Amino acid sequence: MTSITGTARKAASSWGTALYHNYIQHVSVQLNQAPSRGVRTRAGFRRTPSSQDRAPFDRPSLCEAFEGATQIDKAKASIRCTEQPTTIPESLIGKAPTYSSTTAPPTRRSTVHRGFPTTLPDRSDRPIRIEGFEHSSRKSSRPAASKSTFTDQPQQQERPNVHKNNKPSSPTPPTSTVASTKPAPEKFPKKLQAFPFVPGATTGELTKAHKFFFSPAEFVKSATNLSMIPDNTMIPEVAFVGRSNIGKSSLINGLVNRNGLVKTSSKPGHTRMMNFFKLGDKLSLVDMPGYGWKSRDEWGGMIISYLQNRKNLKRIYILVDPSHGLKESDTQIMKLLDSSGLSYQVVLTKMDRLSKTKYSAAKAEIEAELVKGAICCFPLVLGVSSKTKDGLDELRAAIVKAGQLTL
Ligand SMILES: Nc1nc2c(ncn2[C@@H]2O[C@H](COP(=O)(O)OP(=O)(O)OP(=O)(O)O)[C@@H](O)[C@H]2O)c(=O)[nH]1
Ligand SMILES: [Mg+2]
Repeated sequence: MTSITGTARKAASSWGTALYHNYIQHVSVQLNQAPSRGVRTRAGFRRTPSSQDRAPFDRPSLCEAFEGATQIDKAKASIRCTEQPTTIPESLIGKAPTYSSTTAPPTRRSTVHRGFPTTLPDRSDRPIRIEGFEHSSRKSSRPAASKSTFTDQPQQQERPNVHKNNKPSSPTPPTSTVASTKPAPEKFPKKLQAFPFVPGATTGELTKAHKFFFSPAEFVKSATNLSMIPDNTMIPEVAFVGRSNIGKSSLINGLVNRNGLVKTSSKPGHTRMMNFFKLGDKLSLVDMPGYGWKSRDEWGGMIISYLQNRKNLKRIYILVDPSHGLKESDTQIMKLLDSSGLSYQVVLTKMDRLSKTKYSAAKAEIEAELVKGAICCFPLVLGVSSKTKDGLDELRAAIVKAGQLTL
């Protein structure tokens, strides 16, 4: 059902291994619809197995994942992750591609398109809707091979939600469940060319967020395994992930204006535990060990489990160095978050190291990469410098919105 390719094996030098295996497990769970038996009992995880405990993916989610999603679905999904009602501007959507007999259009599925909420959903009571998981009748219509590889193919083909049968499928819908909703070929699918425009924070929001982040910040706990994760699920939480040495710990220090709160180092792999911090009893911030160089496999399993199960996790910030661009480990975690229906936002760190022109070019390149495949990516890439404090207020305001904090 699944196959490991060279690139995925190469990524096995870090906690990327765990990312990869988790991805495979995810695909297997979806295909088999197998219920998971063990349920974590602490740190906000459910205590007793129930119908909601079938898999990490069958749980409340910020961003619904789409099996067989098309570019237009991705546009809608991105919009769903915004806090404000938004429509897709026509300018973002290109003309419908023409299909030859060997490149059939992706199949559109019947139920996933209905009722896109345009405000951030409350993940406390809404089950994730992964098509084929909740409705066993659709399982048979999804070919297993279409989602089973995790390779170094072009990014769009790697995505678990993208149609990638080896054999071209028929342009006509394969099952009766989709027949009634199949759009006219000349109108659909359209190509998403850019993220939908999301307005940045207003001056008032920036000021409020700035003040809020001057609230007393304190270290709560370090966790080396899931049972040690603090049980403070009543307050919203945001987590910072990224490659080692990308600036995660420095960013938390910068955000809360406390230079020594989190230990930083110029040596990669410095943070070795999940560190939880609290800001004014209203927000929880989590600093993660980095992935990539000098990281360890065992961290990955714990972190992925945490990301997929933490109830109060409102958004994951993926830190990327603009001078290096998106690395394979970054796209791996994005795939995992996409397939788990978790909302994330990309933050470019160490802006001060690039000239404005180079930074803009690097940002545009990263945005273009994200447009190709991201589903649950909040459509606003932010840039920060913990050194010069540039961009910190924008990120603070984004966190306030993501956490739905009332200030
Ligand atoms: N110039 C510049 N350097 C930065 C910035 N942010 C972090 N650094 C430096 O980058 C190095 C790594 O920073 P950390 O915050 O420890 O990085 P990390 O992502 O937590 O690293 P790990 O814990 O190893 O995963 C340190 O030497 C920081 O001083 C920034 O905005 N600008
Ligand atoms: Mg660190």
